[in-house]
Amino acid sequence: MASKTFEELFAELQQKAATGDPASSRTAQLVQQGVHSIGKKVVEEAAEVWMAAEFQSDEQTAEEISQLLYHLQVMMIARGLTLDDVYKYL
Ligand SMILES: N=c1c2ncn([C@@H]3O[C@H](COP(=O)(O)OP(=O)(O)OP(=O)(O)O)[C@@H](O)[C@H]3O)c2ncn1[C@@H]1O[C@H](COP(=O)(O)O)[C@@H](O)[C@H]1O
Repeated sequence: MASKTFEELFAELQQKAATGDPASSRTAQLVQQGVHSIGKKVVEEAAEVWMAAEFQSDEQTAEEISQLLYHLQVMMIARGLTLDDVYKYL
């Protein structure tokens, strides 16, 4: 069972980016660091998804995918993009 949906996570991260403390919020910290740092995490997590899918369990692959989705959402927020900005291309 999902603990939160993609949309719920995005709303939470928008709030964290706007008012969160970088000392306690990973999201606030990443947004403060900017798109260069976030971009490196996106690439790192994408590689981990690939490796997990080839060599690890379904559970580990799902976890890596969740971390990639998290960092993609952080990148969207750092660039001021909304979910609709992305959904219009789906
Ligand atoms: N879903 C996530 C999430 N997924 C991944 N991560 C971050 O991504 C990291 C995973 O990347 P790695 O395995 O590379 O871990 P790491 O090596 O320690 O990362 P680095 O410090 O090297 O960058 C985790 O340690 C978290 O810092 C997340 N951080 C936060 N969330 C959720 O985002 C919401 C807001 O979180 P905060 O902003 O921290 O309050 C909460 O609901 C959290 O559950």
